[in-house]
Amino acid sequence: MDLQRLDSYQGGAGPDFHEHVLYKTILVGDSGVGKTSLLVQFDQGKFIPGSFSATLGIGFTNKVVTVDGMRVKLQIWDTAGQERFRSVTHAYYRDAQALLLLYDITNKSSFDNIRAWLTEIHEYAQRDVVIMLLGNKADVSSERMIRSEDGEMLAREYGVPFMETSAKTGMNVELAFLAIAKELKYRAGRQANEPSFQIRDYVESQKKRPSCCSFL
Ligand SMILES: Nc1nc2c(ncn2[C@@H]2O[C@H](COP(=O)(O)OP(=O)(O)OP(=O)(O)O)[C@@H](O)[C@H]2O)c(=O)[nH]1
Repeated sequence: MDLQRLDSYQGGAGPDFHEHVLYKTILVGDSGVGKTSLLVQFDQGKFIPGSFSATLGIGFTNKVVTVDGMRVKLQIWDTAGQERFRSVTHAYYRDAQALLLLYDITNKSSFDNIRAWLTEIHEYAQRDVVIMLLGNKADVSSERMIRSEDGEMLAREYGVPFMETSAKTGMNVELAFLAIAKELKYRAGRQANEPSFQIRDYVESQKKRPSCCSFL
């Protein structure tokens, strides 16, 4: 998706945009895994089917979410997955509080590349950035190449939360962003004697699992 189209779906900020804390989140992963589609589904509740048009560069959408009765603003940056834009997108990692790292469950190389993405993230992002691994396109069960368990295992190895999503059906899309917002809000407002929010436990208890995958 090009930046002009991206501009057209910026929204959700509202008139009191500056009154609340804003958290910067970045979507990363190989080209075609569904980053733009995930963001459009979260922002507008819709899926735009049809031919794939790669993101050129980077753009953002502001979205207000409610976490435990409090309004939190997420500034969500959608990056281009193509290699030629990598140096541009690296520059944005440093200011990010959260990163959603996507692969496509029907595309093995997008999963194999996750380790390289994590290496880049550790190189360019803040040390305490919140990372979540998402296996997208979970609706396409007939073309599945990556078992849900393999996503779980990789996420466990890196100590990050994991879920499968579908930008098409909306499965777990809102949860992914809400869990990030919840984690960031708790981190910012936590008192010393309060227990910390366990994002992995929260995601495990809330996420929907596709009914398709046990045969793999
Ligand atoms: N069935 C299905 N198709 C999806 C899903 N998410 C994205 N797609 C399709 O996959 C293609 C790529 O989606 P994009 O959202 O443009 O991918 P991207 O990761 O933003 O790609 P880049 O901009 O190149 O980095 C499009 O044809 C989408 O319609 C999904 O969850 N299910």
